[in-house]
Amino acid sequence: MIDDSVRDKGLVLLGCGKMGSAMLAGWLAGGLPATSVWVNDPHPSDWLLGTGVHVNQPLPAHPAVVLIAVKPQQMADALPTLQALGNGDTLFLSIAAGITIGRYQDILGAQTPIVRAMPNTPAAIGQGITALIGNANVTATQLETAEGLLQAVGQTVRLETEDQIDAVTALSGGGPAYVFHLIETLAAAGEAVGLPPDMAMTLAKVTVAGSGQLAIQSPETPTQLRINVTSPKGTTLAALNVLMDEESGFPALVPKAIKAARDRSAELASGA
Ligand SMILES: NC(=O)C1=CN([C@@H]2O[C@H](COP(=O)(O)OP(=O)(O)OC[C@H]3O[C@@H](n4cnc5c(N)ncnc54)[C@H](O)[C@@H]3O)[C@@H](O)[C@H]2O)C=CC1
Ligand SMILES: O=C(O)[C@@H]1CCC=N1
Repeated sequence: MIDDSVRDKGLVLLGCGKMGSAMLAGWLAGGLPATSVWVNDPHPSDWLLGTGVHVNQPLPAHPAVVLIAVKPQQMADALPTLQALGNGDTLFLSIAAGITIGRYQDILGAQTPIVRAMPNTPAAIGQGITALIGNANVTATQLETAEGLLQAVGQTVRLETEDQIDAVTALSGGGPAYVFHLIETLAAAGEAVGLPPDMAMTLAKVTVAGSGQLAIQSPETPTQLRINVTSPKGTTLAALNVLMDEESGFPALVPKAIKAARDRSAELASGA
């Protein structure tokens, strides 16, 4: 639930592109008044204009939360503009990949309460998942405020150490892109074996969505659910023999992809 302090004192979004918009759309749909929101973005999206949120207007003196949703490469220009809010009661909630709490403290001040989080775009429909961790300046109430905002757009998990966030970024932060690519690839493959494009795309989308829901709702493990589909000597087995190949299938590809994303997240922390 979104904390009253956010409604009363305000929420500032530093950057409101794809991810900021996904989260803000969820918050507004969940009942956060548009008048409690200030967006600071040199290129605000058109959809913001009809919502009633404050766009590029003077900010409240002591907002409850600042969501940092600019790209890592934009941070050096964007963040210093909010330096005056550092070392105070305003909670900074960052969703930027690869920017460490230490780096925020360097710019905003060592006493600044900072929560570092990694959401994903299904937040736009309340189906996101976000991992989070705060620094020592974050009070229990502020952590609940951050969690309330993030739970308004999906589930949350609390991290034990900050460096776990690189792995989260690789798995669930970018995960929707991998799944969308799977949908694209399935649809194209369906076309290649004779289906009309629209039908292939509908079959691919609904299969991925339904399988995801079944994995969440069923008491059976994903492994058992896979086995349930795979008849001995059947058609699925013929496909899985390709996809589960240790050298060229998912077991070889997916860990390589996740490691590449994890390493890139760690690299961003060094400013690359
Ligand atoms: N897109 C995604 O699926 C996810 C993105 N993230 C993180 O969210 C952050 C934003 O990513 P996206 O929304 O994808 O990027 P984006 O490029 O769509 O949005 C960035 C926004 O920041 C604005 N901006 C640029 N310079 C600014 C400045 N000086 N002051 C204020 N605003 C400024 C841009 O105009 C743009 O609207 C990144 O740090 C990324 O790592 C985290 C999880 C998932
Ligand atoms: O691609 C990126 O760097 C961001 C972080 C996770 C998803 N998008």
